[in-house]
Amino acid sequence: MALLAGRTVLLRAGVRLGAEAATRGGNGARRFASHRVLVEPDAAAGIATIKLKNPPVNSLSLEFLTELIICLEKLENDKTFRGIILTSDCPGIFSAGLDLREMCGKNPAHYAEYWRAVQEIWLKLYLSNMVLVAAINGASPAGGCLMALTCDYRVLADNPRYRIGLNETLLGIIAPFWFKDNLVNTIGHRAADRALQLGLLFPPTEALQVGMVDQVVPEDQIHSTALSVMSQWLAIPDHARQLTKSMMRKATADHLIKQREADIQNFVSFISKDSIQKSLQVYLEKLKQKKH
Ligand SMILES: CCCCC/C=C\C/C=C\CC/C=C/CC(=O)SCCNC(=O)CCNC(=O)[C@H](O)C(C)(C)COP(=O)(O)OP(=O)(O)OC[C@H]1O[C@@H](n2cnc3c(N)ncnc32)[C@H](O)[C@@H]1OP(=O)(O)O
Repeated sequence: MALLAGRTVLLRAGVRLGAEAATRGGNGARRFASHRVLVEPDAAAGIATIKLKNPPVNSLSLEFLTELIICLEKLENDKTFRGIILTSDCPGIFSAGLDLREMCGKNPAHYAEYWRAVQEIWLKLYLSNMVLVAAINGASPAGGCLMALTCDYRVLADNPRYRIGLNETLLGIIAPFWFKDNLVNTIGHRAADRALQLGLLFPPTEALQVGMVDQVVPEDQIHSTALSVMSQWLAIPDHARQLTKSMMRKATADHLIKQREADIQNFVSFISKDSIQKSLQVYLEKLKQKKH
């Protein structure tokens, strides 16, 4: 049943997809992978595990986002799958969030195209008919946290280095209203107000306390826990769960859908400001110098 999905990918035609391959897995399910998005299907269970593989830090570049969007569309349209486990193939990092290089030193047309892709991945994940479980096996700042927040359930590996949160203000930028809406829906208004203003990145114990994640488990149990959570969610009849999900999420998604173009224009004019470009460059430079 396609209650929420079936949306169109509004991206530049001709964005190159890296060497996509489709083969049959041992259980007969189609296994497809692109350069950066690995899909491990378990057709018998109706579950696909998506592993993000854009080293070193799974930053969400335009190409990576495009591959992910296409992958999600394929899974959404394939009746074999009722659930997705979203995790990372990069050790210690779930995702470093949006790729800062896509937001620095480019032209307005590029910023607009990039932002449309960011909106699209959020809508695809947030409105998916499938059960989405995030198996967060690494650090998860900003856009990485947002991806996890779109999921129905979040399991975080217990490692103090794996901090999660919307830290945009630390970069001198602002989380857009739909990031904020998603966070408020997850942890409530007061906690979100504080977390957003301070750009808080929560270590596992605090993330659990504030409700940013649903469970914290030892790192070696993250996949088995995600599978067991998934089977619990898949025990619910699809139509009932999907209609309920739609009821809970539609207003938040519509908030963005209704003003998508204006949101792109806001982003382009904000990110193009000299002062913002300067802040992002300084932040990127600090990241690079951290090692030396
Ligand atoms: C009123 C009007 C309002 C209008 C508002 C409209 C719109 C809103 C405007 C803007 C909103 C934009 C939203 C942005 C959300 C985001 O996601 S921004 C990205 C935030 N991400 C981060 O802050 C994470 C930064 N990275 C880290 O903290 C660490 O890298 C890490 C993830 C914890 C990993 O640490 P580790 O030590 O393992 O690795 P390194 O730090 O050495 O990094 C390796 C390598 O990767 C590069 N890198 C890291 N993160 C990013 C990134 N996000 N983008 C691009 N590149 C990244 C890093 O520079 C290193 O590179 P190298 O030195 O060349 O190897």
